[in-house]
Amino acid sequence: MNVAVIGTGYVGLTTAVSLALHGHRVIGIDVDEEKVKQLRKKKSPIYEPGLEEALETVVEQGTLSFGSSLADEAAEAEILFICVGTPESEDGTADLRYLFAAVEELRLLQQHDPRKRAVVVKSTVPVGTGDRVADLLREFASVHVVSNPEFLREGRALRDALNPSRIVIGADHAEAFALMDQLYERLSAEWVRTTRANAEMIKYASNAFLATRISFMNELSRLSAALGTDIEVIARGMGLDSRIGPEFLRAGLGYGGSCFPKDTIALLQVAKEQGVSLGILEQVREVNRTQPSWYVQLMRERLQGLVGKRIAVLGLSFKPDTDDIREARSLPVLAELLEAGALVSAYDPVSAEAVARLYPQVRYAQDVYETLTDADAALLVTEWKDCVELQWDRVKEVMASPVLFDGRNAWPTQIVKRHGFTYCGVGKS
Ligand SMILES: NC(=O)C1=CN([C@@H]2O[C@H](COP(=O)(O)OP(=O)(O)OC[C@H]3O[C@@H](n4cnc5c(N)ncnc54)[C@H](O)[C@@H]3O)[C@@H](O)[C@H]2O)C=CC1
Ligand SMILES: O=C(O)[C@H]1O[C@H](OP(=O)(O)OP(=O)(O)OC[C@H]2O[C@@H](n3ccc(=O)[nH]c3=O)[C@H](O)[C@@H]2O)[C@H](O)[C@@H](O)[C@@H]1O
Repeated sequence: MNVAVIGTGYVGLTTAVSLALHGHRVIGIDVDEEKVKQLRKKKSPIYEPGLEEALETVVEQGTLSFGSSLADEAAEAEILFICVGTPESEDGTADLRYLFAAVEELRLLQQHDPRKRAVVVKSTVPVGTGDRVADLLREFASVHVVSNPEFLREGRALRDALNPSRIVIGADHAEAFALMDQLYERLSAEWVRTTRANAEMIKYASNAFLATRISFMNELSRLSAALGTDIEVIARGMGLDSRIGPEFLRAGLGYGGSCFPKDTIALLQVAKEQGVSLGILEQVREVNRTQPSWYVQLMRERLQGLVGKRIAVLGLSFKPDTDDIREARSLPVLAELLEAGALVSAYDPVSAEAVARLYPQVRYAQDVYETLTDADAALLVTEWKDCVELQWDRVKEVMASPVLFDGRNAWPTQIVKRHGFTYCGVGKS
């Protein structure tokens, strides 16, 4: 099928590459000319293991191309995905200006070149947005509007796009469902065929629930630290219950990224507009907001003050295998440490430059061991492989004092203790 993907960020690019790998002819359209230039040279603007190689393959085989004008370059497309950003606006609601700008371009395209088309909203949008888009395009009887939320995770976005947990399609016409069936015929996953509004709500509810699991465990980790129990063992014991399941029970410094923070606040704002209180979700955000300061306070107590202490921070992106630092927990952690008077060095394999623009006071090192040299304590913020799998003898040798704060409960507790380190995890010691 002929497909256009509007917006080639994380979601748009992986959608485009995965559809091209499945043999569709795809064009990625982006208003960012620089991004388009890079993409045409087969350079991925985002870091993710394996993504650039896949991009190269589909561009070279001619199934994926890029452009900046929908009207001039994507007129052939019968399915047009909207994958533009829907960031948090000042009042917490989802900012839909990019989405409606894209819809306006689609309207103009349809006016100049009327054809049977499906407009598929993949961006995360508040309930009712798909119906608003349908209203805006109502004059074109041959255009279907579909809601098809995306559930991929950064760092493994292409793998998730090729092996989705489920395919959720919201539409109001059999022809629209049939088109999506044809488009995704090579994917094997459970389907949910429903209304646009239900599809939109499934996306927000899923992210809110995952965030809730994390904050629940983080709040419990504070109690676990007070009681001297081990939150990791507790999570394992809980996760073996098939009604609970093992995933998203990892306590740590909280969730970051471009989605949980903005989607939870957007859902709260929607609820507020409806006069409905979502108290649990309010608390989820509050626990996430306070988790870094709770942990830095613990460090302060353990180190008997942070003034003048050399702290080596390992990992800065919001999670491993991505260069994304949006809402990364490293940011409040660095702020708290600097505010407390610590001397901070930091390392991240791909995100140091972006963080350095925000925190120039921090000394950024080229590798983990350089960061750890002369440190009074190390703090793991993001569990990159090269921040977790360390030569412990060497770590002990270079540090001024063998003290480890494991903000992601990812270091091998028994091994580091055997090497003589003082260890403090999140909700475990
Ligand atoms: N990042 C993620 O892991 C996931 C994101 N989502 C949702 O998908 C949507 C997109 O997210 P990201 O890919 O992270 O966003 P992003 O901000 O990385 O990329 C959006 C892209 O759209 C482009 N753009 C904006 N207006 C345009 C227009 N009128 N025409 C063409 N291009 C335009 C921008 O230049 C940018 O390259 C959001 O609603 C997000 O909530 C959903 C699931 C996962
Ligand atoms: O809507 C979105 O954009 C996406 O948001 C998340 O994906 P992502 O933000 O890429 O990353 P996750 O792997 O979910 O991690 C989010 C944050 O939670 C933290 N986390 C995750 C799991 C856990 O057990 N504990 C925990 O603290 C991670 O460190 C990270 O900071 C969801 O997992 C995706 O399904 C969804 O499509």
